[in-house]
Amino acid sequence: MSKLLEFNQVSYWYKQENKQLSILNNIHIEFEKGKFYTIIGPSGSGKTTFLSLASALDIPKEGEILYEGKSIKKIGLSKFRNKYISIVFQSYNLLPYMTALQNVMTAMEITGSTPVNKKLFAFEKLESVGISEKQARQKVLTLSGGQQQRVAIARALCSQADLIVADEPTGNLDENTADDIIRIFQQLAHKENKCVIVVTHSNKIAGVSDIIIELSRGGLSIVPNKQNLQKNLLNRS
Ligand SMILES: Nc1ncnc2c1ncn2[C@@H]1O[C@H](COP(=O)(O)OP(=O)(O)OP(=O)(O)O)[C@@H](O)[C@H]1O
Repeated sequence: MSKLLEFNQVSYWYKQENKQLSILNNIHIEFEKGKFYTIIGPSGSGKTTFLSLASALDIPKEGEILYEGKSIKKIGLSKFRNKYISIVFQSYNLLPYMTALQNVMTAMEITGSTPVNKKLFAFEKLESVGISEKQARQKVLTLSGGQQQRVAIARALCSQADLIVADEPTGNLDENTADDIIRIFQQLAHKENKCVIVVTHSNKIAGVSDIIIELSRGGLSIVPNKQNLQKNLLNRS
């Protein structure tokens, strides 16, 4: 399988007073389409920083990030954000006084998504994440947290980007709603061949992902996924 996104010998640090706080230390990792990745690690280990680099909200201090083999700096950071990546924030970042449908359609304008029937396309994306036509016509303000997160995912899907990143997308949700949201991410990877990268504190979410990446002390390691290991062993026997 070909790599979609690659961190090539990337280092990142923050300046705090006169000191340098090293967050990522010369890391290398590749992400492919069709896979669901989770990023785990203790608080302060750099998960959000990693995601801001992956989504071109910030740039590495050293090394480079490549998309389909091309430096995202060369692609252009804002072009990369608008066309090649969809970001789902924990805080949803929706426009509260607009309807769910208007939120999705506004994002389509911004990302230049041009299906023949924009409204129908937006309804389809909302329906695919479990938002009914009636809910789509409601102001976002009147929807529950779980419904708002679904709208945020639908909005991310309208750009048709292959790469979807999410920072703690289930942080504010109850367990059942969180399970639904995670199922949506799994389907996006496995049925729609997207590359999905999710930062999480939840072992449960990490347990259902294809690849778990742990950040710790500036380094990165792939954690063996016990559930997947068991699945593989069962398939072999
Ligand atoms: N703009 C900034 N300036 C200086 N230091 C920062 C800045 N942003 C983050 N940091 C520090 O960098 C470290 C990594 O932060 P980051 O938010 O990436 O960690 P995280 O793993 O996502 O944490 P959490 O799980 O608590 O959300 C932390 O020690 C944080 O205090």
